Amino acid sequence: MADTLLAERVVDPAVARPDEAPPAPPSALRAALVGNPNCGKTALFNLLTGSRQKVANYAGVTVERKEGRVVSPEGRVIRLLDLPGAYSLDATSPDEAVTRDVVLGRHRSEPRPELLVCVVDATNLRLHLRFALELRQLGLPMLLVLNMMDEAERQGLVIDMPGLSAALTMPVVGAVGVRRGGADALRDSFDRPLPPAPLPLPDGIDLHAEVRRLLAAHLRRTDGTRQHVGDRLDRVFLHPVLGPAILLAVLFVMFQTVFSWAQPAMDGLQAAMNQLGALVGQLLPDGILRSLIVDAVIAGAGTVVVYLPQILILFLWILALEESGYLPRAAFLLDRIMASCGLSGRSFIPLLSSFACAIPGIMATRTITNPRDRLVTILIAPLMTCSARLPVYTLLIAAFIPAHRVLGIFGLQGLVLFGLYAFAIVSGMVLAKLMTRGRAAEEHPLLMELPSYRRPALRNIGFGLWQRATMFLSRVGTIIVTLNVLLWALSTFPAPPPGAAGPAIDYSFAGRIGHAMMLVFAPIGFNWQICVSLIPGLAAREVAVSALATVYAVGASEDDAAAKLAPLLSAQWSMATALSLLAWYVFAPQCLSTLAVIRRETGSVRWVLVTAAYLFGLAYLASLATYQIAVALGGG
Ligand SMILES: Nc1nc2c(ncn2[C@@H]2O[C@H](COP(=O)(O)OP(=O)(O)OP(=O)(O)O)[C@@H](O)[C@H]2O)c(=O)[nH]1
Ligand SMILES: [Mg+2]
Repeated sequence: MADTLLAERVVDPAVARPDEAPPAPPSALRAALVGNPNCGKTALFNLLTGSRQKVANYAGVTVERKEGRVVSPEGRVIRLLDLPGAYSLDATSPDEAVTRDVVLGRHRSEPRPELLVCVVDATNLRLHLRFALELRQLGLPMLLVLNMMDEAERQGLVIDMPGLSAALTMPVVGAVGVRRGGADALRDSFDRPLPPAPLPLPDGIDLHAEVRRLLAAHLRRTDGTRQHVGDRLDRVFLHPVLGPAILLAVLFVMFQTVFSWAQPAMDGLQAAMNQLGALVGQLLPDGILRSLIVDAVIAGAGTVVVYLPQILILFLWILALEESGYLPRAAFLLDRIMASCGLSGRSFIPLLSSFACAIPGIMATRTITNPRDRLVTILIAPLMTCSARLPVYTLLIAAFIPAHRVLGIFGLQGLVLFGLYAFAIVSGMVLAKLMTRGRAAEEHPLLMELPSYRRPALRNIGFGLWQRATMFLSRVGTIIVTLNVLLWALSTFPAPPPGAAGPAIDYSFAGRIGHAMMLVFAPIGFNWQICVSLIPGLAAREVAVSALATVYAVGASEDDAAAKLAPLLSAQWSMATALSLLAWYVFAPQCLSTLAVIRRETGSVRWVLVTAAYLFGLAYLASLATYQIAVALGGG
C-alpha cells in the first residue's frame, strides 16, 4: 500500500498541480468522457474543468482515468472523468482496459458513470461512430459530442445534427476542443435533465453498416480545403528514403539548437546568479551562515537553474512534434528498425516520451498490447536520455569539449551531445534485441492511426513550456536545495581537529564517505568529489551538478568558486575522468522516481532490482572501458 501511495505521487510530474480544484461532492452527477483515441477528450476535459492534462496529436496520450469537477452555468456540479481512448470495449491493452472496466461498471474503485459523454472526431465519423454505437448498446444515458467542428467546417463537412440526434435517440452537441468557449454547448447541456438511455439497436446488427447508413443520411460534403495537404505531406515524410533522412535531420537540428539558441539566455542567467552570490557574500559576515547560503543554496540552485533555457528548447521541439502529428509517422518509419530489435513501432512513442522524462514514458507503455513488449520497453525506457541528464551533459561538454565548428556549420559541442543521445538509443536497441532474442512477439503488421497534420497551437505550446518551467524551478527550489543543504552539512561537519593539516572538507563526513567510495570508483577515474555527488544524485540526476558545485565551493578558499564550476572542473579533472562520468550518466539509473514507477507498472519489486542491477552494471562497465581507453590514448 505504501508503495502504491508513493508511486501515485510520482506518477506524472508533468501534470501535478498543487492548485487543483476541490473534488466534486459525492452526490454530484458522475459523467465520463469516452471515445476513440485522439478525438479530443482531454482537450474538452481541460476546457470544462480548468485542468491541464496532457493533450497531444497521437493516439494513446491519456493512459489512466483522471477526475475533474465541472460547474454548469446554473451551478450544477458534475464529477467528470477523462478516460483513455479506446477503439471498442474489447480491450487489448492496459489503458483500454481501464475504459472498458469503468464503462461496464467493473472497475475496482470507480463506480459506473451515470452519463456517458461520447466524443467523436467530426472529421472521422466513419471510424468513430462505430464505438459510439457500441456504447449505445450499454443502456446508459448518453450524449454525443461532435468535436473538431472547426476542422470539419474547413473540410466542407456539413453534419445534420438534429437528424443524427433523432436517429441515435440521444442529444448531439458540437465542440471545438482547442478554442476558448469551444465546450460551452456541452457545458450548457449539463443543465438539462439527464437524457433517457438511448434505444438499443437490434442484437447482432452490423455496426459498420449502421454507420454507413447514418452517414449517408446525415453527412454532406461540400467543397472543402486542405483535404489533400496531409496526403502530400505523407508522400514526403513517409518516403522510404526521404522520410528517414528528414527524421534524422530533425533530431540533429534539435540538438544543435539546444546548445546554440540557449547560450545567450544561459550566459545571462549565469551572470545574474554570480552577482547574487557575490552580493549575498558581501552582505553576510564570514562564517557558517554565509557558507550555508552561498555554498549550498545559491551555488547549488544557481548551477542548475542556468539549464532552464536548454530544457525549454528541448521541450519546445518535443511539444511541437507532439502537436504536429509527426510522431506516429516517425513510429511508422522506425517500425522496421524496431522489429529488428524484436519490438514493434508501438514502443516508439513511450520511448520517445522518455526523452522528456522516463516516468510518463513508462506510463505510456500501457498502450502496448503485448505484455512482453511492454516489459522490455519499460526496462529500456530509463536508457532514453531524459531531460534531467541535460545539465550533467552540458556542464561536462562545456568544460571539456571546445566550441569548435565542424565543416563550418555544426557546433562540435552539439555534435557530442547528439552522439551521447545516439549512443544511448543504440545501447537501448541492442539491449532490447538481447532481451527479446531479436524475435518479434507478434506477426501482425503495425496498426497505428496516422492523425491529421496540425499546426501546433501556440496556446498549447505556451502552456506546455510554462508547465515545464514551473516544474523544473519547483524541483530546484525543493528537492535540489534540500539535498544540497544536507550535503553542505555533511561537507562542513565535523570540523577538522585543531592543528589539522590539509583541507577541512577532508575531515568531514562527506569527505570520508567520498574517500571510502574511491575503493570502488577509482578504477573508472572518479575522484572523491564525484563519488560524493553521486549519492544525492541518486534521488534525481541533475542534483549531481549542484552537489559538485557545493562540494567544490565548501572545499574552495574563494567564495565564487562554484560560479565558475565548468572552468574549475576542466582545470582539475582529466579528459578521461570527464568522459567516464558522461558514460556513467548514459546508463546509471540515478532516479528513484523512475524505479518507483517501474515497481508500480510491473507490479513487482523483482523488475526494479533487475533494472537497477543491469543499469548500474552497464554504467560501471561503460565508464571503466571509457576511462581506460581514454587514459591509454593519453587523456589521463
Ligand atoms: N483542430 C482541432 N484540434 C483539436 C480539437 N480538439 C482537440 N484537438 C487536438 O487533437 C489532438 C488530440 O487531443 P487530445 O485531447 O489529446 O485527444 P484524446 O481524445 O484525449 O486522446 P487520447 O488521450 O489519446 O485518447 C490534440 O493535438 C488537440 O490539440 C478541436 O476541436 N479542433
Ligand atoms: Mg486524452
